[in-house]
Amino acid sequence: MGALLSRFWFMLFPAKEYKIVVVGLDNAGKTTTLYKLHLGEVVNTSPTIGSNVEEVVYKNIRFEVWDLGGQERLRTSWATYYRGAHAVIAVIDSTDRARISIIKDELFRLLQHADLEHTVVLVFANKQDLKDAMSPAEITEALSLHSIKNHDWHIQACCALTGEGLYDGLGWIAERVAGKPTT
Ligand SMILES: Nc1nc2c(ncn2[C@@H]2O[C@H](COP(=O)(O)OP(=O)(O)OP(=O)(O)O)[C@@H](O)[C@H]2O)c(=O)[nH]1
Repeated sequence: MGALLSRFWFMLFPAKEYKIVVVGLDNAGKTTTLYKLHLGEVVNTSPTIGSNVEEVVYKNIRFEVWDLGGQERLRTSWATYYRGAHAVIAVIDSTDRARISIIKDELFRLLQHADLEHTVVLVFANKQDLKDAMSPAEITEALSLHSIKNHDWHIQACCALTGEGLYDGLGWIAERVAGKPTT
């Protein structure tokens, strides 16, 4: 399609995009997850300063996926990305038992944010390839997911390195946001 025609087409039929914000502690695997979904490849990552954003298309649905830096000093700025979000993905390093209570606190704090009132929440229990990984059931318990009252939530085991589980999780989101107004 020529550039002019393509611009005209998108003016007539703007692409629907659903916004996802990806949160989690540093080293959880957020950037690896984003690029595995976006490119189908594992990229060499370095700690995210600020954010990365990419488009992910799945089952004809376009997602604008924001990967937010997880270091402690960066978490205070997560809220600046929430507006217009349809879904939150919390990526958990399933081997990081020592810090599970920290991400639990962050998760419950963000669920109270007014901009996330109508979002669904997907928890990726990442790094399931590692033998000391907590199971999704253990993570559900450690994060008290059953006490989430006002958000539809789901936990999905995954391995961002191989991609296993990532599209199952995205499919869960797709089923819940499809048909909702985009921004
Ligand atoms: N074994 C294993 N390693 C993983 C997996 N996913 C990510 N990693 C590794 O975990 C490390 C951190 O991954 P990142 O994607 O950079 O983590 P992040 O959550 O974006 O970290 P910040 O940018 O600091 O917030 C990298 O060495 C990844 O290769 C996984 O499923 N299994």
